[in-house]
Amino acid sequence: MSPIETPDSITITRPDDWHLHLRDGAALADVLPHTARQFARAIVMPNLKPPVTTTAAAAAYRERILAALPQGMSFEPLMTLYLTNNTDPDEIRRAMDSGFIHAVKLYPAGATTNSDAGVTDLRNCYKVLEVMQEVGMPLLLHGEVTDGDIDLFDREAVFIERVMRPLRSAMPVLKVVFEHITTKEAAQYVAEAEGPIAATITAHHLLYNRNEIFKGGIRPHYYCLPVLKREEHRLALVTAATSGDERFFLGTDSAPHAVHTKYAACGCAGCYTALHAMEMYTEAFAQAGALDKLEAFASLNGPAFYDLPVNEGTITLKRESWTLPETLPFGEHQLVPLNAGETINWKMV
Ligand SMILES: NC(=O)N[C@@H](CC(=O)O)C(=O)O
Ligand SMILES: [Zn+2]
Ligand SMILES: [Zn+2]
Repeated sequence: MSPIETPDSITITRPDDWHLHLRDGAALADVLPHTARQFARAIVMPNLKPPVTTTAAAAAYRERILAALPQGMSFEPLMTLYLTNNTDPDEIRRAMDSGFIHAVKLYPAGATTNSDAGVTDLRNCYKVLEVMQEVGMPLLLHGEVTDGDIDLFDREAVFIERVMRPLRSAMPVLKVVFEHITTKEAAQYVAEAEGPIAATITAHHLLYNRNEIFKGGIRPHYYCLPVLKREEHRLALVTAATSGDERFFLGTDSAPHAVHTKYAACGCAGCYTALHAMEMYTEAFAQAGALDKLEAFASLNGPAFYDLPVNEGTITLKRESWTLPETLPFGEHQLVPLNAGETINWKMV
């Protein structure tokens, strides 16, 4: 068999990141330019400490993001609210009326970074979800159960049965995004389910399987949640992302953590990919011989789901080797990007 031929350059409509962690304060100012260079807009996750639970808090966070944007860069933060057991249904109406809040995020309590304020039982939130369904506010789900008796690698598949199916049969018109899917079960569920549903897929879950975490020793920069899975799951994600199915779109889940919190006895979950996300996605699509499907995944399917216009302008990626920095500034600390010190094959120009 001859190797798959791919062009040396690709130009697509300016993309968006439909799942991003920007953090706050000085750290925000350090990471934001990386995303703004690659993406026109991003769905900004609300898992700050304390979480962004009100329209007023989201408005203030949005102002801090815009104030941190370097002169001459254009970027639109698409804000989200963090759903809690106590979210007031009226808050959803306020959020919808704001025009700058585009979704509400559900973190099962204890599932991931800063999810302590998350929902303990979705039945606590049915009034809120009914209002979301009525006004057309999307619900974004970190789709893992947190029960200690469920194997870490099975938490997403079990979530589909225990949470996703009951939720969607109770709220069939609610717009749902199954965030950062990592399994063939999730890809299949999203491809086949009825009603308004979509999924984001990260670049690292398209490129790597769980072996990457343990190559030659424990490699904390490859530890994220949901954790990387077996090769068969990675292949199912690549098939979904490159299928042209509108339900699958780009969400980096770029999640910066200061290096000392990664190199720790109980290290934080999250991969930092904002610096080179489009290069990573391009590599994954090129490996699959599907560069012609990259634009739909990165630039068209997300806006269609969120009822937003497609961006103007284009970006170009060239086949050109460059080496990622070992560290990046991160407020008072340092940050290690995924693939630090490694050479990658594509470069955004
Ligand atoms: N993905 C991660 O591993 N971490 C995210 C949280 C999340 O998206 O679950 C973070 O905020 O650090
Ligand atoms: Zn998550
Ligand atoms: Zn995330």
